Amino acid sequence: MQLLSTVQDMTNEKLAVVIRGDSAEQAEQTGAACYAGGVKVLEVTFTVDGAENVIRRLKQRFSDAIVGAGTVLDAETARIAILAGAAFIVSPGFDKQTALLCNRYQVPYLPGCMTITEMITAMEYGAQVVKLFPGGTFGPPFLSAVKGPLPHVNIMPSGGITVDNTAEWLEAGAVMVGVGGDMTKGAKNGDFDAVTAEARRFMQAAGGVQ
Ligand SMILES: O=C(O)C(=O)C[C@H](O)[C@H](O)COP(=O)(O)O
Repeated sequence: MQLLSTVQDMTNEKLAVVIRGDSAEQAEQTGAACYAGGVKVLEVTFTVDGAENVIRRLKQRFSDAIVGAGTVLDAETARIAILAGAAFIVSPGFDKQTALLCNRYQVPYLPGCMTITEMITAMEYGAQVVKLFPGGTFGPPFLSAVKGPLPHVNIMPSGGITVDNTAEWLEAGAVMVGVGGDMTKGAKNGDFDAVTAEARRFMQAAGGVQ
């Protein structure tokens, strides 16, 4: 039940951080700073050169973290991520070949979806959680409205999530949120303590919602 238990562990955490960075080293430091602030779900994006090594390193350093891959555009990249130990795969759009590959290895695939049809197709291809991307463009009322006809769809909004709207998204029915820049912006100036402080604020915002 590896796939289902990973999904359960992720949604229990309510929040994933989306890690970008100018280098593998910066991405690793960003992930470590978020972990220090209480974030357990770490999504290392494949816009980072050497992302697979960052996944390996973060897994070695933080054995109770759930480390996965983001910005995975194709099955080839998904396989590289899975071989590096990625616990989950996230993409900005929905790709059928990636879905099939992830199912083959029983690794959860969270594809980006913007329409009801994409969400239904993603579910038909086995997605337990779909990513509403870019979430901020749609907003929490869109998510609530989708859950009218599709009460069984599990949605993780990502893109434009802030510490101030995190609780609102969860109250609207999001199973978890994906957070990038608003948590990690300090990393650009090397201020990883600021990243840890933001991570703490986010986890408080997410933890306040049952
Ligand atoms: O490419 C993927 O797989 C992603 O997960 C994209 C992320 O959702 C955003 O990059 C996060 O966006 P911000 O929180 O606005 O910085």
